[in-house]
Amino acid sequence: MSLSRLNTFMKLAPTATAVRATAAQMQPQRQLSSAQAEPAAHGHHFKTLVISTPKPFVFHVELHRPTKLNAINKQMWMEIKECFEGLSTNPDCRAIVVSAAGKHFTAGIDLNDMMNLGQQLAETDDVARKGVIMERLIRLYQDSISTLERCPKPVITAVHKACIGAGVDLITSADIRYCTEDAYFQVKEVEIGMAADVGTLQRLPKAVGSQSLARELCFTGRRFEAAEAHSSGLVSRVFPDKESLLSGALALAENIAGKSPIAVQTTKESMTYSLEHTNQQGLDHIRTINKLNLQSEDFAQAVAAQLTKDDKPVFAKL
Ligand SMILES: CC/C=C\C=C\CC(=O)SCCNC(=O)CCNC(=O)[C@H](O)C(C)(C)COP(=O)(O)OP(=O)(O)OC[C@H]1O[C@@H](n2cnc3c(N)ncnc32)[C@H](O)[C@@H]1OP(=O)(O)O
Repeated sequence: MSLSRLNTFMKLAPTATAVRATAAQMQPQRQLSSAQAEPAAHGHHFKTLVISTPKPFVFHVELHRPTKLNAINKQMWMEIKECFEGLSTNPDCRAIVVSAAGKHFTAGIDLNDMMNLGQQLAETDDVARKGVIMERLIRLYQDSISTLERCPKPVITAVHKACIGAGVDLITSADIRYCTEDAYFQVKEVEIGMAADVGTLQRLPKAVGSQSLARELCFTGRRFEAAEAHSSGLVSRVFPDKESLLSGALALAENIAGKSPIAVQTTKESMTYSLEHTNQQGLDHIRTINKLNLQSEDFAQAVAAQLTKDDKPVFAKL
């Protein structure tokens, strides 16, 4: 792809255009030189994700292996990481919706990949070398899931039907979870003989606000339905069907994308930091950031907009 075509793509970004995006397409326009754009011509396309920009400053990331129920194979683990790292610094992105194509949100980790891993491990007899292979793999998968939490932009997950195993890891790393009435969730790791190791055990108890419920779900691997997910706080809204779910998630993303990106991204940073720290540490953290941020153009502009009842202030890209 030439630089001019790439620029055209970037200009289209805040409009309703749906494309399979390359990693290079997701870089900020102002950071692209022709040398950097070059990989876009020859670089790979995501094979397991479809990226679109349905609203201004809103990116939609769709898990896309529908014939395998969006089971997360090695390629998808890597592409999730690459995608969210790209969106983290993309100034045209202020909020992200994650949904999935086909019958279910995701059937969890790709079990065929797991079988192949067994074969790969069997190639060496040395336990330390087997351990290194596993260490690298688990770290990659943990990093992939954690890119949603680390991404400064709010991430909204929109779940329909099954959200199993690694799917629960993924959604609990997001900021906001919506689902359909027919959605169900399952921390199924225990059923396949393992302790969940890429985030659910750390994040689910905080998401549902109950160690008792989280432990029950993780020890038993039982299904829990949308109604229970809602009453426990795992999801904050339930929609009748996938269409209304997606439109609700996109409307929320659009609302967030209209606010000051400095305010929104600092809010995410502070709330995520405060999950792991005392109230006083959280207050110290936000004071340090806001002594700069309260001098920003966004603050002056937003305060002026409140005074003049202008409900659509336009904020510079971040
Ligand atoms: C380092 C480790 C990091 C993370 C670990 C995470 C652990 C987990 O994720 S544990 C959870 C593992 N997942 C499962 O156990 C779910 C297995 N699938 C199912 O139980 C069912 O498919 C279903 C989700 C209940 C849906 O059933 P149904 O609607 O009847 O569809 P199927 O006919 O079963 O499936 C269609 C098609 O998809 C393939 N498939 C389904 N799940 C997986 C999977 N997890 N991995 C790979 N492939 C999967 C299934 O084989 C079918 O493929 P065909 O080619 O059409 O046969």
